[in-house]
Amino acid sequence: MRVGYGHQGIAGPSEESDLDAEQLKDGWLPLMRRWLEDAVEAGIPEPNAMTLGTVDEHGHPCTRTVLCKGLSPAGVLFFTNYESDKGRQLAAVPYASVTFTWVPIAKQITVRGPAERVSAEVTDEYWHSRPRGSRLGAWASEQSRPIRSRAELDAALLHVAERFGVDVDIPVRPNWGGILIRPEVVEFWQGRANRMHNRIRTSRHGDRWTVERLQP
Ligand SMILES: Cc1cc2nc3c(=O)[nH]c(=O)nc-3n(C[C@H](O)[C@H](O)[C@H](O)COP(=O)(O)O)c2cc1C
Ligand code: PXP
Repeated sequence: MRVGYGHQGIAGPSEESDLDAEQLKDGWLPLMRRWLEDAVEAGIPEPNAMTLGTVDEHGHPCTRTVLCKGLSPAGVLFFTNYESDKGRQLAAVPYASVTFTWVPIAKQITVRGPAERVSAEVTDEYWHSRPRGSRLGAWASEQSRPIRSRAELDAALLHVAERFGVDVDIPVRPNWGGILIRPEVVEFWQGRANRMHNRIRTSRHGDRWTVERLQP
């Protein structure tokens, strides 16, 4: 299938300068923050959405979208149910790959590295920033497990809402929390004409980082 990209798409011209290794002189984090801001400014919906790849017990890849909820020198943070498929997979094989895809600004970032659960304090702080409804939803859903009907799911939400009442703080659901991916490899991709895209990859070797350009 051929899709017409129009003049602004992946293959379209851009007034932006070419991505180069120099832009990574201060490491992956400042450039990643800048690109995330570019995505926000461009009005991309859910600019912090990223495709999370994990492997299952057969070594098969599994992907789904999660929201990035923190970027720091330590890594990339998201929150989920630790007993979901992804949670179990990461417990067994604690290594993840995440990709941010920002088609309207012709940019993509992939981060790979070991994944670990964050402290209860970090989870607690984020949990309490979530709307009450989302906190109740996290209690109501046995994420990734089958359920017979939508009606049963709605009943589960009503049940937890009644259980907690209106004035009570909703505590962190057990086995719900943050996962931090500690970057080992970060690749920045910038779309260019004729599929001659710019790709700059930075990789960690102990506490040293190398930067290299990859062919598109
Ligand atoms: C835009 C978007 C953002 C999402 N963010 C999250 C998230 O941050 N955490 C989460 O657990 N699920 C999130 N989901 C739902 C997941 O994609 C997925 O369906 C769910 O986590 C179950 O995945 P699993 O069965 O592979 O564990 C999001 C879905 C979309 C479309
Ligand atoms: N958990 C689930 C099931 C989600 O669908 C999402 C976002 O879609 C999140 C967590 C993370 O976002 P938030 O904490 O803002 O609800």
